[in-house]
Amino acid sequence: MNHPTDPHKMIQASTPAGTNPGYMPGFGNDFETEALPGALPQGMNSPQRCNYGLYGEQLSGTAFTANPPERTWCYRIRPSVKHSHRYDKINLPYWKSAPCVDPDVTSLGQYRWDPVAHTQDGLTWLTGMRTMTTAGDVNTQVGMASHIYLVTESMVDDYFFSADSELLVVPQEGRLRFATELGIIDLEPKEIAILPRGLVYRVEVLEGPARGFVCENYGQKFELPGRGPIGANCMANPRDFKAPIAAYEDREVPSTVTVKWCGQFHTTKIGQSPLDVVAWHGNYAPYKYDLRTYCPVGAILFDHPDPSIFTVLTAPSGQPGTANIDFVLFRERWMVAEDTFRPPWYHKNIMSELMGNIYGQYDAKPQGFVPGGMSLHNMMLPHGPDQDAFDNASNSNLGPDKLDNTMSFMIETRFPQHLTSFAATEAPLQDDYIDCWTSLEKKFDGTPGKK
Ligand SMILES: O=C(O)Cc1cc(O)ccc1O
Ligand SMILES: [Fe+2]
Repeated sequence: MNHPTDPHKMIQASTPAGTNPGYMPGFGNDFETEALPGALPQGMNSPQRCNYGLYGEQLSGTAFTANPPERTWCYRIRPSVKHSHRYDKINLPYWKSAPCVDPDVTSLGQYRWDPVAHTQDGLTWLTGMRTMTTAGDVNTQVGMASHIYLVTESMVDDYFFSADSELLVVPQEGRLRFATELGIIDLEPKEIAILPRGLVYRVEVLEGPARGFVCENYGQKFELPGRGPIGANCMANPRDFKAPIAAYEDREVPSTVTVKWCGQFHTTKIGQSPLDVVAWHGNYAPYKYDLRTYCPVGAILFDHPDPSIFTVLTAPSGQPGTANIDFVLFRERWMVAEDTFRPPWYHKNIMSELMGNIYGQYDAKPQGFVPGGMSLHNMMLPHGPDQDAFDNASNSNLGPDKLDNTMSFMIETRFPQHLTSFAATEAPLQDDYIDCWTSLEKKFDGTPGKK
């Protein structure tokens, strides 16, 4: 069990200027944390009357009988059910959910985008979400969506939760604060955060403008990949995942809660901040992870392994080894393989591959795939190094070589991904992307020998 460093510190969170009480280490631990001394019942979950007059409330992130079950007990100033009970449908036209197949949009192809530019409009976490691709079906809880967020304005007395999905957030620019029911997560580039399904939060801009990527997972939660023969260490280590220490606010001001539910958005009014959880315990919580702590394992003699060795988190689909989503990290590392074509090989993959560049240069695409940019190599569609990368990798002297200043990621899903009309027509799609392979020439001339 994990304890905060100072479990009895009183915390009134959170204002943009407020302090973040910090984090507890561990992946999927059974955490316990309280912002007021004695707020957490000991030895039981449902005392007849809770300390401080708090209400006990359970947030279940898996079915009750799942093995292992994931749930968190919250001790809060008011139960969540105390809201106006009237939900009004609202329109967030750029946030799409699967199935979203536009007959006028083609998704069969190799696509690449420049960074989506910020606009003059003030955009929040909700109005600034731009869906690029969708896969599967939100109603049957399979598949995912990918988004770019462009955020310039904090949510003020406005809160959000997604009943549809957990959100994996990958910042590329700016700093955000996720003030959640279970505590505060501050996030900047080179870090990622996971916001579980059902968790209420508000997103504040600590440093703007903020841009980044979101993978919305409709299916089973992200978990650490099986390490197999790699053993107990390296890749993403459990202690580097951080869950927030309890933080609450007792603020009676007219507020709104927006809910994403089966692909639609609804808003309800409440008279107070819903971030009123004074203490909690359990294993269903948001967390962050510093990508710089990812310890890559790779080829140390020859050949190029499958990119699955770089999996940070995987969301199972129910079919073993075939993920609903794999989150894969290509970061700084040494390349040492002898007599080897070192960049990714040319290939076709049943899984569809969406990539984002956080910073630097990606080895298979030295030009054109820029920080903030994205690419999609859809199900079974061939791709691989561009002409420059091929030439360099085939002719360079193969000493130890550090791939430095580079961080890109891949969202790989077993489902084909469909472009939204925003991705196809409004976002800066590079029309000439496929030309990066046009000049690859025939080298075969029937005579043996390496060419
Ligand atoms: O296509 C890509 O660039 C991603 C990728 C990287 C790699 O090292 C091996 C396979 C693969 O799909
Ligand atoms: Fe690939």
